Amino acid sequence: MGVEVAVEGLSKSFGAQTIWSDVTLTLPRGEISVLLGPSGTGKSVFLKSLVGLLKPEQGHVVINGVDVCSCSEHELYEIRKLFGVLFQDGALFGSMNLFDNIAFPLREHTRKGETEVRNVVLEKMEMVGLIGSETKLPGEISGGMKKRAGLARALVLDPEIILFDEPDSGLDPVRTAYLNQLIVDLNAQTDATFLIVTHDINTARTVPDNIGMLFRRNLAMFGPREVLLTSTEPAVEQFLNGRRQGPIGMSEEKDSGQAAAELAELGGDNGVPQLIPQLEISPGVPKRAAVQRRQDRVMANLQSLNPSAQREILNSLSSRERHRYGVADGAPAVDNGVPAAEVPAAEAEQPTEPVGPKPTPTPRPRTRSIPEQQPPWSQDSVDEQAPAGAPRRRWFGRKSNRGDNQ
Ligand SMILES: Nc1ncnc2c1ncn2[C@@H]1O[C@H](COP(=O)(O)OP(=O)(O)OP(=O)(O)O)[C@@H](O)[C@H]1O
Repeated sequence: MGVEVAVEGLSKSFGAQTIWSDVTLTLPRGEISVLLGPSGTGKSVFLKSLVGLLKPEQGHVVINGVDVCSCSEHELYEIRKLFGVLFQDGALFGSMNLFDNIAFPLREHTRKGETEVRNVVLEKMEMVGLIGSETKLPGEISGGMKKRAGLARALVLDPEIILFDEPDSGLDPVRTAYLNQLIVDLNAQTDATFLIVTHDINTARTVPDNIGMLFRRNLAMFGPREVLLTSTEPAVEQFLNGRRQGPIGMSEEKDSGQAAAELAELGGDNGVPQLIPQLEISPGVPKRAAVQRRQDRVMANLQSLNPSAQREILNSLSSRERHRYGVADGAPAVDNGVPAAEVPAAEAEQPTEPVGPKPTPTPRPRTRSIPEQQPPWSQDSVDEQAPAGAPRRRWFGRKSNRGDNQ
């Protein structure tokens, strides 16, 4: 069972160089989140800050009630046990075979005997499809196999949070597709909280439940995948389209005049690509428990999202789901052929958490509480389950309100 990671007002600098400031977001437990951003925007620094390898100057990273930024060494040691990390190159020891590489954390950090170590290692090797390669050395295997070996090693201590630093770097598109499927399947099997740093647009479009983007030393956005994937924010659009025109330059941000001129050249056709469905789990893999939790959360906070995201979310609901959330028939929806009225009560899925008490009204274009042009991060969304007087929890990150966002 994964745990939530709550990041609040986090700022990190190296000397005079501000990497990012005032980053606020929540990685919901058991969900898959992706962090995007141009090179050098501090994605790896962010991952290292979550595990306490780097110390931000301001802010908090709260996991199981412990603030990683200010806790004692002992508490940090305990918190780190919750993490599994897949480094870019797998970070395997070149002189050890795969079995010993994967067994390493068990031998270092547990008192398990060799029989138990063997059982755990083989179980994880099977999960990532490496059975039969136990005696191979890292130098004898492909990049994709190295990633999978690194992933097996990240899994051996049954982490509740798994961080992936560019899992797709150096892989061809087919291997990347296999790895992405493996990530989704592993999430279903472990229900751990996943955070993936990637530059791969296809990964960002198909794998996560939530997406965030670092830009200009801030968290530009963080929220359900539908929010970023329908965003018309120039930097987000440019990044997700992988094109030159826009505010992101070769090695630094362009000035606003140049970016505007380039966007004008596109003639207004900024081409927000169609939102494609998220990857399904492989046949035989247990359902992802996070899917229902996420849907409950997103539906409870629907009105805080931008209209395009709301439309996409409502469109993706099956008849049964519309019935579950009390979405009016007039709202757009994809019909799965089962009219809501015919769904027997006993068949309807039980919520994993209580669903918000108020039914979600059908959004009507241009009469919603959020004006079309108002970005979603300007709305502090509230956890529906929070009792009155409890601290407000920001499920969706927001852009810093400070300065000129440079
Ligand atoms: N330990 C450090 N000391 C000083 N500067 C650092 C340190 N670690 C990272 N940086 C700087 O922080 C900035 C962000 O680096 P980081 O590797 O996090 O970027 P990134 O977004 O992950 O980039 P990429 O996508 O290219 O991997 C860079 O300018 C880097 O030089």
